[in-house]
Formats: sequence, C-alpha cells, structure tokens
Amino acid sequence: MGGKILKRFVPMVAIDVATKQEAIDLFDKLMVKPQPIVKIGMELYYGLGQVIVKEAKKRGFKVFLDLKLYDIPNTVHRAMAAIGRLGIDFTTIHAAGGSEMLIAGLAGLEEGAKEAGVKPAKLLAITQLTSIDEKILHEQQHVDLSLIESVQSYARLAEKVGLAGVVCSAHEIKAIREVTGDDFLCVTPGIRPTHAIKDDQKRVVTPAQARIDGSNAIVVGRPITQSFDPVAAYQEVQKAFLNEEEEK
Ligand SMILES: O=c1ccn([C@@H]2O[C@H](COP(=O)(O)O)[C@@H](O)[C@H]2O)c(=O)[nH]1
Repeated sequence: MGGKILKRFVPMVAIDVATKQEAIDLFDKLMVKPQPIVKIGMELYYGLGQVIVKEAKKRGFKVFLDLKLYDIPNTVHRAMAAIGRLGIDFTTIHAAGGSEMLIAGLAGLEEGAKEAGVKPAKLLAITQLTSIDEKILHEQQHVDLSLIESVQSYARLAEKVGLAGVVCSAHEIKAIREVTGDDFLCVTPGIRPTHAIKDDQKRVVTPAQARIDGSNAIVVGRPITQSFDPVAAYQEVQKAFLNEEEEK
C-alpha cells in the first residue's frame, strides 16, 4: 500500500430477509452509531423493488444495492441507468461478463445518476463468489487458473475499465493489491466471527482478520440478522473491524 492510509467503510449489513416488515424492523434496530451501510440484495429488491431502497434512505442509511448484473452490454447499460437513478452508494456487476459489459454498465450507471442529479454509485465487480472454492471452480472444466489467479485477473480487468473496486474474499486482498492501485476497493463478504457457523460460505475470514488483511469494507449478513440481538452482533463486528481492540 506504499504507506497510504487505507480507506475503511463501516460494515455493510446484508439485509437478506423476505418481507418489508422484517427489513424495516432491522433498519430501525440498526439506527445506531456508527450507522452501518445496508446491503439490499436480490431477495428484497426482486420482492419489493424501489420502495425498500427508499425506506433505507429515509432512515439515513447508505445503500449497497447488490444485484450482480450479468447480461449483454445493452441490457446491462439500461439496467444500470435505472440503478443509477436511485441515488444509491454501491452496486455490483459480474467481472465474468467481460470488458464491454463492464464499460457499458459503468456508463449506464453514470448516465442514470446524472439524469437524476445524484452522485454515481461506486461500481464493484464480483470476482469469484465467496461460496466458491477450488473444487467448485474447477467443475467448470474450461477454467485453468487457480481461484486466486482468477480473482486477481478479474480485479486487474475491473480496474483497467475504471470500476471502483471488487468484491472478493479477504484471503485474496494481498494478491489483488499486487496488481491494482492504492485506491482500488476490496469489499469482502464471507465474514464470520469465530463463534459463527459458515453456512454456505467457503472462503471465510473473521472481521478482525479482514481488517489485518486490508479490507476496505466487510459485508456481514446472517451472523447479524439472524442473531437474537442484531445490534450487539453488529457492534461486535464493527469494533473488531474498525478498532484496534479486536476479537481473538
Ligand atoms: O462473493 C460474494 C458476493 C456477495 N455476497 C453477498 O454477501 C452477503 C453475505 O451474507 P452472509 O449471510 O454473511 O453469508 C449475501 O447477501 C451475499 O449475497 C457473498 O456472500 N459473496
């Protein structure tokens, strides 16, 4: 990192629930300081649409709209323009769609934001999902690269076409930083406190380790949202990620 101070965001909490009421209950509970960034994913957005983004923004949350776009460039361009108009803060696209799709997505996002008079969201490329390990990756027989090489290659591509960063596991940050600039963001899901179960995640890291590894932002869902005390769970994760005093 050449001595540059790493930009760190507050933890991003994945609000992966089925109903508006469940989402709003979590938003209301999570209105603490520092206020997390809320991540709205496919389940909530496909189910409820823009209303849920508005509910989050109304409560002062920064919004990460994680829809992981992957389609032909024209479709991605038009969909990203619609996302850009929402005035959200972060959104995602699959790096596997290639440079033309990534460029179209970025242009659409910026055009949509301009049209709505809002700041464009930071566009992050999905590299390899944190639910994937070497075994699953190589079920795709045409993939010769190791998982880490593949993530590194997607990160290089994402930076080259002007994206703000990538979504990866904290395990890959060092390899990514070898091929990208200091300001390129590594946003890391697959976060599990030591006492939490992995669920379907394969490449998991604790919040404290993600800080040590140089993550710019961690994404945490079930360990917070399914906890009997989501606020305490969030605060524990937040302290371990942002503070020097960390969980062991
Ligand atoms: O590689 C990826 C990309 C996105 N995600 C998303 O993050 C959260 C993680 O939720 P947990 O409950 O903490 O497992 C979820 O919304 C995923 O869609 C990811 O896990 N990995």
